[in-house]
Amino acid sequence: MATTNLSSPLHAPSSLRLLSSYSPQFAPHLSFYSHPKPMPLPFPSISFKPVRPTRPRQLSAVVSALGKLAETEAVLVPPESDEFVWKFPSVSGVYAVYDENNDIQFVGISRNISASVLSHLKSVPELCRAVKVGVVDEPDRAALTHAWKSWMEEHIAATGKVPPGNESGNSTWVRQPPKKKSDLRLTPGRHVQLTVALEELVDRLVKENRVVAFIKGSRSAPQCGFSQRVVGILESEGVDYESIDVLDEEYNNGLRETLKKYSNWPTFPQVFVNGELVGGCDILSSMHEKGELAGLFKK
Ligand SMILES: N[C@@H](CCC(=O)N[C@@H](CS)C(=O)NCC(=O)O)C(=O)O
Ligand code: FES
Repeated sequence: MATTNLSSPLHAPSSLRLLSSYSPQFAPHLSFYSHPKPMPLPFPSISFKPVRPTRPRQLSAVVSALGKLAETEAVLVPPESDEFVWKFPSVSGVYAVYDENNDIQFVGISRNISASVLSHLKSVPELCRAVKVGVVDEPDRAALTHAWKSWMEEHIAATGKVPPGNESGNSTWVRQPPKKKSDLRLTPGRHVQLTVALEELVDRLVKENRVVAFIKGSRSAPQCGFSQRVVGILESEGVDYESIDVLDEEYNNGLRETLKKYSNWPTFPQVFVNGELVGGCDILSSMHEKGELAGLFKK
């Protein structure tokens, strides 16, 4: 009889090996290989209340405490999202989304399942026909992860497959944070002898880029509250802007003093639009509060 060495992922049964290709966004630290059978759940905070399997039925508040995936009732997702929120309370736990063919597409965890399902409904309505929900009481991260893992294991044990939405690299169901732009640099570095005056480089920079914010620190980690405020305003206005760190002595050496002379403005941050200085923190804040920035950035 063939034996299976469960101590190594390489020798794990194929159904368990499949877990290595799921998208572990919620449980990256967990090893699945030492537990070939669904594990007993050691978390007292997870309550079990198995629900009889039934055919998906029209939505009503069918929210069960976490039980087995197969025994949890599927709830049809109506197109009317308001109705969905109204009937489906905002609960924390694990949820599984099924498509038209009753094939499972994604298993997720959420602290607000109705909000998560609504966002899936918006982004991939064609894949969202029914949802199963298992509530986790006292939903700390470990309990949620454990609930998710138990449904994943059960599904894999039954079908030998990872839900397509949980395969690694599938970004359909999990919103990726937008990538932040990197800061501009005025020069290639201190060691390079410049053949153009720094002032000339500043002039080109603000004329070649529509919106430029000269700040202290980087856009992802401003080093001063004034710069942080301006970055926050630009981000909240959804502006596509360039940033440049006046404290960066390696790539922007001399910029701090040169810019003060160039703009005739003694402090930072400084925001330029179409080559013209608009102002610093106070001016930007006031324009933001009066709703004057949207028009300016559109020009
Ligand atoms: N009222 C100013 C506040 C900014 C400010 O006072 N900046 C100071 C401290 S970060 C500054 O840049 N000083 C000149 C320097 O550090 O070179 C504004 O509206 O931007
Ligand atoms: S660096 Fe101190 S107030 Fe800006």
